[in-house]
Amino acid sequence: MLRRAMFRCGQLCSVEFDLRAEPLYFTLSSSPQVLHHAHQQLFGDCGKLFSLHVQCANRIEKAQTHAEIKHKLSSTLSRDCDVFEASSFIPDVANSVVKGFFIRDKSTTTLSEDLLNTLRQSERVCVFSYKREGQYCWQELWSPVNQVEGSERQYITPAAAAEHHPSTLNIRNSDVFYSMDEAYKVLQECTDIIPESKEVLKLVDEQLETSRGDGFPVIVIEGLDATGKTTLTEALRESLNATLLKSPPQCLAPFRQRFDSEPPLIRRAFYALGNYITAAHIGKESLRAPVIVDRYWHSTAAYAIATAVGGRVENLPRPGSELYQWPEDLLQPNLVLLLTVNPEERLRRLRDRGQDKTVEEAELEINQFFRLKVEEAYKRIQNPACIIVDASPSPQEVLQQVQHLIRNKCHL
Ligand SMILES: Nc1ncnc2c1ncn2[C@@H]1O[C@H](COP(=O)(O)OP(=O)(O)O)[C@@H](O)[C@H]1O
Ligand SMILES: Nc1ccn([C@H]2C[C@H](O)[C@@H](COP(=O)(O)OP(=O)(O)O)O2)c(=O)n1
Repeated sequence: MLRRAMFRCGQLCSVEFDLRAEPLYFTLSSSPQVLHHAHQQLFGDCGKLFSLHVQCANRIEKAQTHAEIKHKLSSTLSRDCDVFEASSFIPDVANSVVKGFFIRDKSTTTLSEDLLNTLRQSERVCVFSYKREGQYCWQELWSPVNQVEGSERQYITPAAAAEHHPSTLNIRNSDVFYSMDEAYKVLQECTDIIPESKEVLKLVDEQLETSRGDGFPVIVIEGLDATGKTTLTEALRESLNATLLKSPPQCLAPFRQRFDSEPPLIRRAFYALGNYITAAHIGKESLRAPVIVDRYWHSTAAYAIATAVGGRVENLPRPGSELYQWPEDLLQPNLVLLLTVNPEERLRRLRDRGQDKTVEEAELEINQFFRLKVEEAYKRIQNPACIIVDASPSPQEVLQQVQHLIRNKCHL
């Protein structure tokens, strides 16, 4: 029964309805509880209030349903409807999060109810409505005709903020992958709906075992778009007579746009496998020359964590969290340099370069919360941690600065 799966005892629900503020937390009880003033904002007299939560057993179907509903809600509901991200979860219990949405409909139409009814009938979604009497508010399973039989009132009970933001509970092997096998399994589960998955897995299978013998140094250059990675890596290739590699590797270029359009679970598994293919190339190339890599695991983990964690930088997993630990089965570089420039200079360089931006890069520009989270996540990744390089000076000066660092750290 959907309901029982929804709210187990001790489960909290969090609603992100103000990026600048903490999410709103509440739990449910069978006895009336007075609404906290902060809850008035969401549960106050503001038209029809619903929540819907994705309930699919299969994780691929769950990820695609969530993405499909998010698109439907944003493209179908009127401007009188506010849609907020919601999560029901058990505090500090990994993988306990059930993602959903809160819809506050101030319109006079039945559009939101028609849409919710269609979703409800798909059996992949659980829909609740909210009623209010004075200081009390309760939730009930919703149906357009009448209340669902046996649906007792569950009163909204204000709860204190969870110690760890709910979005950090599901990151392991859903947003960030800590072994090749875990990422490989996700794409195996997609082969019937995304045929390209087979070709990507074939390319992974073809990679020789990653041997990291006593080869030449491996140096990774990281940073946001337009910080100067391409310019610097090409200059280092020449000055060090090195091999230049990228992640994702060139062999995955034909599939990238396809996987960029998939939900995070699938998209991040794709980029994780790209790192393992690049690792095999590094293992081979480093036997004969120094290797320079343009993006690698730091990018994959930092963008995935920053995307998964809602709201402000403070919601990121704490420094030292195991979520920042390098995967044990992924080849480690000798040195990781994080290029940083101030936002204005980066935007100037982006404009001067004139290339199309990826959706995520566009997000970096409009959503400073996202950019700050990417930058902070980069810095928290350990084993190896990155060394921060001020990439504001001229290309020549940045190159000299980096060559000095490489000489000191890698004796090159
Ligand atoms: N140190 C620098 N100073 C000024 N402009 C730079 C510098 N490094 C790169 N650029 C310019 O900035 C733009 C983005 O550089 P690029 O190397 O493509 O960055 P990324 O690979 O990080 O996206 C390009 O037009 C490049 O010529
Ligand atoms: N190893 C990598 C490389 C890129 N990504 C993701 C992270 C961002 O969404 C994009 C950035 O890649 P993109 O090629 O656009 O970046 P640059 O143009 O090289 O600066 O790809 C990743 O997850 N893992």
